[in-house]
This record gives sequence, structure tokens and C-alpha cells, in this order.
Amino acid sequence: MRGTSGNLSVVVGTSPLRLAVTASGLDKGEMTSSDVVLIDASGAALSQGVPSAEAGLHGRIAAVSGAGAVVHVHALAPVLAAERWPSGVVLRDLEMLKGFGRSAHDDVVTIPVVPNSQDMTVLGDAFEAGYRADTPALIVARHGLYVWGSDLHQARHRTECLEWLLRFIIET
Ligand SMILES: CSCCC(=O)C(=O)COP(=O)(O)O
Ligand SMILES: [Zn+2]
Repeated sequence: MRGTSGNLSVVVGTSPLRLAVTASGLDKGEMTSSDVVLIDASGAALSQGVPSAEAGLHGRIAAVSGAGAVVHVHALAPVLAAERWPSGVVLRDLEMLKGFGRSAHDDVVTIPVVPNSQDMTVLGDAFEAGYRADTPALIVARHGLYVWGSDLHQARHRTECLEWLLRFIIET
């Protein structure tokens, strides 16, 4: 997470949906427990602190996918891949797909790409329009990558594996 980029959330309640999300504008490597904000599904703060500017998209992803955690990083490879394939990034026949929760050799996996926006409702609508339950990731063009999973460990592992996959197709 370069600079203050990226954000993280964990679902802490489901009815109604509640997430713990990183506070806005901080170095995510230097956070303490007081730098985490409780939010509702729309991204509105329910505890002290300013939630991530992208909290509304975390809430939408969790609500639609049922994920337990969402990771957002400003890795370079997803942004380069979206620039090259703005309608979706196709991955196939790569062992590392298993680390993303897909089978390596049977599936064609398309990572959806949506245009960037500062409006989390616009981003959320674009995400939901292209959502597939078997593909736990979204690239926001000229911005970064969202990946989700059942918990923070799974979301992080999927993020690391997908970043590798995207670097591979860019470099080949
Ligand atoms: C240089 S980071 C620009 C804002 C952004 O896209 C991001 O991921 C971090 O925003 P936050 O409000 O969560 O700190
Ligand atoms: Zn971002």
C-alpha cells in the first residue's frame, strides 16, 4: 500500500450489515485500533473517525457478495491491465488461478473493469452490473484493485495471487 493508498474492511455484523473499515488518509502500515471506523452498508460512520473515502464501495461489495472482508490496493498491474483491456481482463491456464479460488486449467476467468469515479454509488452500481459470484475481484480503471473473501486472510491471499496473475499477463 504505497503512500496512504488502499483500504481494508471486515464485516462485523450482518443484520444489519456493519463493517470495520480503515480510517481515511492514513498510512495503513502504521494504523492502530483507534484508526478503524464502524460503518453501515452505505459507508456512513457509526463510530468516531473519518472512514475511508471508499467505504461505500466496501459496503456495497460486502452486501452483494456476502464477503467477510474486502481489500483494496493501488497495485500497478491491475491499472495497466485495465488500460490494455478496458472491457475486462481475461486469465486462463495458469496454476496461480487456484490461489484466486478458481481452477487452473478448466476456467476462463474475466476480471471486470469499471471506470473510476469519486461517487461510490456510481462505482457500486457498475460493480453490481458486472458481478459474478465466482469472481471475487474488481478493477477500477486508473485507480486500483478490489478483492474480497470470507475473511481478511483469504482476501489478502487472493489479492496477492491476482496481482501475480495480472503482472504475468502484462509482462507476457
Ligand atoms: C493516494 S490514495 C487516494 C485515495 C484512494 O484511492 C485510496 O485508496 C485511499 O483512500 P482512503 O480514504 O481509504 O485513505
Ligand atoms: Zn483507492
